[in-house]
Amino acid sequence: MLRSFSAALGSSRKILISPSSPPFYSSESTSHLPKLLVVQPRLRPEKLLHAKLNEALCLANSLEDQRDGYFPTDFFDKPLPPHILVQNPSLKGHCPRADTYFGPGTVDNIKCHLHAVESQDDVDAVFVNAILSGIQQRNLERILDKPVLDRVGLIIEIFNAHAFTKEAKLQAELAALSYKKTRLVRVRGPGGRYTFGASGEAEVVSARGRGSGGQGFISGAGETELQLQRRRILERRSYLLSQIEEVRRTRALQRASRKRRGGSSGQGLATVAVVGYTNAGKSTLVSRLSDSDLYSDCRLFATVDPRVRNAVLPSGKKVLLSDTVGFISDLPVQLVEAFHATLEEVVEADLLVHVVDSSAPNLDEHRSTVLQVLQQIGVSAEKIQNMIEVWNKIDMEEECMDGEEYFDEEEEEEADENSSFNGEDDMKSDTFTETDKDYAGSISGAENEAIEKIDNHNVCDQLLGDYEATNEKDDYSDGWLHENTLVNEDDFCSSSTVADQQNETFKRDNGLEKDSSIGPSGPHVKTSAVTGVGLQELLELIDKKLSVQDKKAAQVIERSVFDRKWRPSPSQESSIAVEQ
Ligand SMILES: Nc1nc2c(ncn2[C@@H]2O[C@H](COP(=O)(O)OP(=O)(O)OP(=O)(O)O)[C@@H](O)[C@H]2O)c(=O)[nH]1
Ligand SMILES: [Mg+2]
Repeated sequence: MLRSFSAALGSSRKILISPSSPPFYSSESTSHLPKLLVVQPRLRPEKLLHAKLNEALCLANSLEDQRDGYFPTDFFDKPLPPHILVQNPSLKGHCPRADTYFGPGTVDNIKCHLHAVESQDDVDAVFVNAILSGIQQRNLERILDKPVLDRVGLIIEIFNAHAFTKEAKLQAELAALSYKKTRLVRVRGPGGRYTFGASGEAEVVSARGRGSGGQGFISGAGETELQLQRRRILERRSYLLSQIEEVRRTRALQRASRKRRGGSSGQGLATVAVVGYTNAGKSTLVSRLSDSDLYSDCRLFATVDPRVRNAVLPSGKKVLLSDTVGFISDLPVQLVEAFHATLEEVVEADLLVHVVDSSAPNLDEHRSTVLQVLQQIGVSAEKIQNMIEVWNKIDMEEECMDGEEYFDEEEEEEADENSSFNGEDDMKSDTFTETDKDYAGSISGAENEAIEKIDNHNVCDQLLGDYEATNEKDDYSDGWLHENTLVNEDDFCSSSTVADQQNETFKRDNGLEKDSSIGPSGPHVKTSAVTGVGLQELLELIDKKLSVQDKKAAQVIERSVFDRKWRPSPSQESSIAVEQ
């Protein structure tokens, strides 16, 4: 069942977190696919903005429930989701507002755009392609009167929707739970009371007493709603963890048995894990190499349930190819932790093949994201060094290079200088910072201020016109937007995004700064999983790498036997000394 995040946990199947938040989409209750309004903060250069917007649109259209491991609709049949480019609040010297992330002017723009889009069709939720705090998300939900998903939330939702096996479902739910745990925020309700939920449901006190250690309500003052929700999350979490531990054990046994099940020479089967950014073509490549039929799709995170397939190398040696979940920039930490059991396949593999989509405009970012995640999950530097880098979709590369328009550096600098940011009203009112308890007050203040400031009808009419015009131009052709579909405004923003900053902070905190010495600098082989170009070359390379590894392993064993010098036992030693 596909469900909104708050709703996922609020449904009867799951623990109760926010009972008042209705699901914005549920395949059980409605036949229509979720419609999201995509809010993309501006980025520089334009090429990066273009790539990020494309990814955001693909993410929004990827949120669909699978049925028996397949998706009932064709990805390319889906209309382009409505979208709006907005000012990026993480300008140099500024930081996003603690209460609403965006300034009041931008929030109003989003609200008007939402109304304009809704005049044509219903919108189920707003997707902000940035990382929001719980308070920012909740406040935006209240202002926009719609569920709001941030990047992390949507990715976790997609994992939940696409999970098919019990293992993937457990892990996806655990990730959702960890994410939700950090979102349990209290906001001041209309009557000034601290409450939960978008609609400000009243705080309740459960019968379970705090002071009584869970013995009933005789001695305790009872549990606040926050404590109640936390307890429920923790209970469910420990259940999921115990189930996942079972999965890990089973996986470890399966791996061991695969290793034992030798080829004709009696050695175990080597495992080659195919890793890469989501949509790079991993499943298509594994299918072609193993002559099997794994599900592949333009939808992001089409593979959430890993699969292993047999392939025969040119030397006649059999190997196991492991198709895994794809990575993405700002991959939620919760997902990495929850999918530990699945990702262990990558850590334990004998060889890694890194598939890169050579047609992606931000290929370097994709590469470094994958390298970071590999380090994060504990793949050894030696294994990363030995990894084969495959540039896939080579058939599309030429096409992309023809249409590519590089942003002139001089032009870019000029734009930077001129980017004095036309949203001054935003920044003026952004100067105050507040503590959590004052957020609700600031929201209503900002709202009132905005209502006085702008004539909503005029802006809405204008936006409606813009939206219709933009929609006519939009075209999904090959999954990437055409350059001219971007709504061009003059207010260019800083090149550093919050996501980038958070990524940097995360890397710094976890000692994951990019190490240029790690990983190859270019492709080892270029392939097209669709036309079959380069596949034989790839198989030969895998063969060569594995046989070199085998030789090295044999040498290590030999040397360790040879190095084991004879030493006299203590009794012999003493007798030798006596003889001397
Ligand atoms: N033109 C072209 N398309 C390709 C190639 N390889 C894969 N594709 C297409 O790219 C899309 C994504 O392919 P997948 O194999 O599902 O990609 P993936 O890396 O497994 O994606 P996730 O499972 O979502 O991480 C599909 O529509 C494929 O048909 C290629 O070499 N050339
Ligand atoms: Mg796949």
